Amino acid sequence: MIAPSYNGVLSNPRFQSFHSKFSSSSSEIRNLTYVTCHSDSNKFTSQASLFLCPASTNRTNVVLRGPFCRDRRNLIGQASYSVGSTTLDGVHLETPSHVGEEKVGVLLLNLGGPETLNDVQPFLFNLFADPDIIRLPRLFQFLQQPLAKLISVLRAPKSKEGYAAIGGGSPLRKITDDQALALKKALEAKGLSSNVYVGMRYWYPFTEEAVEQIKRDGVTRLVVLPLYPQFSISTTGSSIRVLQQMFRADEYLSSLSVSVINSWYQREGYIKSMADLIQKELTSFSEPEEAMIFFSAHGVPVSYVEDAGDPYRDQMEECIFLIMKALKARGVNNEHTLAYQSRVGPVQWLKPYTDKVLVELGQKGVKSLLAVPVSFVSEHIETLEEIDMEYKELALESGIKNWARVPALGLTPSFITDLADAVIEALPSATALYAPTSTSEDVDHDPVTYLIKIFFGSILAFIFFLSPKMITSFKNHGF
Ligand SMILES: C=CC1=C(C)c2cc3[nH]c(cc4nc(cc5[nH]c(cc1n2)c(C)c5CCC(=O)O)C(CCC(=O)O)=C4C)c(C)c3C=C
Ligand SMILES: [Fe+2]
Repeated sequence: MIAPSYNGVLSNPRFQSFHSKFSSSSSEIRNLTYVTCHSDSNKFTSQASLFLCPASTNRTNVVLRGPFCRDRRNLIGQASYSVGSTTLDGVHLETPSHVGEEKVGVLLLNLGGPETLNDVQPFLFNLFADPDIIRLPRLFQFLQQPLAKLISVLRAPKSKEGYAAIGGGSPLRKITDDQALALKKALEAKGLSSNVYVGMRYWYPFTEEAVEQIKRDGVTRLVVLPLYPQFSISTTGSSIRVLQQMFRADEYLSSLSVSVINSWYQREGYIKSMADLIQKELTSFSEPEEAMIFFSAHGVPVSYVEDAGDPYRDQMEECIFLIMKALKARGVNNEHTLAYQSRVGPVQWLKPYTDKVLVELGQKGVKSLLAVPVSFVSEHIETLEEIDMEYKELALESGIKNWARVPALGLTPSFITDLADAVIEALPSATALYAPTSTSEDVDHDPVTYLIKIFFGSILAFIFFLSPKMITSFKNHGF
């Protein structure tokens, strides 16, 4: 992997401020407004980053990757919300000066996953074709697609084994749809009618489809809620970049009022829900206080954090600190540790690695271990296969006798209620989403240039990436 340099949105909750590193011109930056939104009810609350629309919006063609047009709906329910000067749970909803009726939309962003084994390779292609996943220097960006093709083909057999082991596909779509429905109901219970949409980054229903539906429905206020508690360039950052591109290119979208919740790991409701699940699962051990709480987070390449300024590791550490603090307040004083899983490719990822730590803990004589997936709120391949099968086997082989795993939050009522609160808190300050013009995904519209680049790119890719070390790495870790 080549070190990324991130041009996108970052937020740092420690300083309660919003940072940006847009590669846009100074005039665009002058038109940009950032606001951080905090609720009074919680010292550490979700952050809503707000983008102000420039007076004139650049019009470019939106390039959609992959087959986006399958007829699979991503809309959960339909409703409209009439805004007067309304107070919901103490939150004041401003009345826009120009409309009597608002249509509120909530867009849930997620990664997506292959629904069948045949979907695995094209899903992997979409993932590796993302410039926020494989970040190439500008000169080499024409290699992105051939490289994605190569890596996805090499990685597919290993991935397919994993998906086959969990029933032949990812459960992510079903779970996310269920979460969307539950969130819609929770919002209704709080007096807010809304449409809740699901937009996946790499598989159906794609974010682009969800946005098209939002347009068709005439949504006037949109809250964007990534289902990743912590912000990473590779997850929330990538999805927001796609949204920025779409919003920049569309007159309707560029004037839509939008709040983006960048991260929400610090919300009281989320922390409490995680602490509840951990406390409950500890009771499955015969000696609960002996069990080590083993937080396993999805990793990212070190270069994201150290070179590109990804706040992911800081947010993860703070998140673990807050969960442990909540547990201690309840008298749960178990030891804990944090490690990073799901390494892909030959570069260094965040350490310590989950597999290495498990072996070390076994050697040190730890006998009971409670695994806690912490970077994701749904069951998926990395909980069901990697943790429940691979890591469990490794732990038992390493001498750990008692193993349990905390389920992902899924539809946990306190969690869904908290997401609803986060949406309501983010709503009043919505304004139009603005995107910079220059992004890493600029494409060639001239087919001849494109074909020449693909041709030479493929040759270069073969030379650079088909060394024996790379091939082994692709097969074991992806790229
Ligand atoms: C916070 C969560 C995630 C981060 C950060 C993340 C970064 C990241 N992932 C890859 C490569 C792969 N991820 C894959 C699946 C996958 N990733 C996440 C979450 C995060 N990824 C989820 C929830 C899933 C599973 C979806 C599902 O189908 O259930 C895969 C495919 C599976 C496999 O082959 O292992 C790959 C590959 C990179 C390179 C990366 C950061 C740069
Ligand atoms: Fe991943």
